Amino acid sequence: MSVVDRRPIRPARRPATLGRVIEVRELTKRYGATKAVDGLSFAVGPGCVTGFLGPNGAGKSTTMRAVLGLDRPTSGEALVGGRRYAEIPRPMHHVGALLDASAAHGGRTAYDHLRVLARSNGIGDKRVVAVLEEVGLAGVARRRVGALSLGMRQRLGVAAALLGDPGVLLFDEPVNGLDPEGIRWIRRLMRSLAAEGRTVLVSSHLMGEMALTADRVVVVGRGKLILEASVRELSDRFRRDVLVRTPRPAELTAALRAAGATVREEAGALLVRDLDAPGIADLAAAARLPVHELTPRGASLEEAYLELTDDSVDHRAGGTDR
Ligand SMILES: Nc1ncnc2c1ncn2[C@@H]1O[C@H](COP(=O)(O)OP(=O)(O)OP(=O)(O)O)[C@@H](O)[C@H]1O
Repeated sequence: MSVVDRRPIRPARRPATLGRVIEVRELTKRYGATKAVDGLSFAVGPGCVTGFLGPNGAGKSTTMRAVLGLDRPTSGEALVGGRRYAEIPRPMHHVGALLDASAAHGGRTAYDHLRVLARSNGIGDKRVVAVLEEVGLAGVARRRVGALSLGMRQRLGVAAALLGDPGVLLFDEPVNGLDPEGIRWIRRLMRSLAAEGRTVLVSSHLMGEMALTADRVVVVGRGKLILEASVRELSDRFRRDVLVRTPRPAELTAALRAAGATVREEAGALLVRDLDAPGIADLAAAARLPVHELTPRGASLEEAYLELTDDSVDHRAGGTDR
């Protein structure tokens, strides 16, 4: 028996996580004749890693720069916790970002670089020491930024992003230039930041990288949204066909076709589309036809991504590295 809940409906309370949501609304950014971002809308929530995927030139960096108030939208808006970046007091406490690792002043030491950033946001030196420790740079804190390897500079960029202990983190192609150990480190870091309930948006042009790191993906091409989905949904959506093995292929083929399925024979198996595995099993059972194998086959995530973005690859931008 179902019990009707007659308690009065309370007005929805503002969820505590709202301050951590990134919202991009109808964002358009033009550079002269180029529309880098074209009416893009999506939202990114806390507690998971969201991959921001698209071929080179798709508008990912421009979107992230708009979220960070570094690029002024031509129209639309990009908000964090309902506010534009410029409206957030002491923004490093709310939003941290790793954009271009080469942006740090080469003549300063790693420690001084972070201290200057920290002071601008009222953050003390203790925190500088703590983040240097956290990213594994404590041993080179007194080295000039210019003398650091690319991987170390990337870690320094992450340290800067973490300085204010922000709830929202944006990483633009963070694995670029990292060695395998560095890549594993940054993947683990992003996952643990998300597990702490933070909002993590990370851009990449590699689906394979995102499959290992992200829970959700926002896929863009030519400045427009192509798809917003969980990684799971993405692989489900690209389920291709069902592989069926039977000792009586001709009869099963006829029965499947009569039920509206598309059937192709390949290497002694039937490849069936337009009917799912339970449907095929039921149909074979009803026709008393034995089935020895029934395997739903999906496209790999990489294939799914390439299919999704195929029309969006900007060959002029050299975005053909696949
Ligand atoms: N400052 C700028 N001036 C002129 N054009 C720009 C500028 N910034 C970006 N663009 C153009 O806007 C488009 C989107 O670039 P953006 O860097 O945002 O893409 P992306 O998805 O981050 O690609 P990538 O992975 O190559 O960085 C590209 O065609 C790029 O050439």
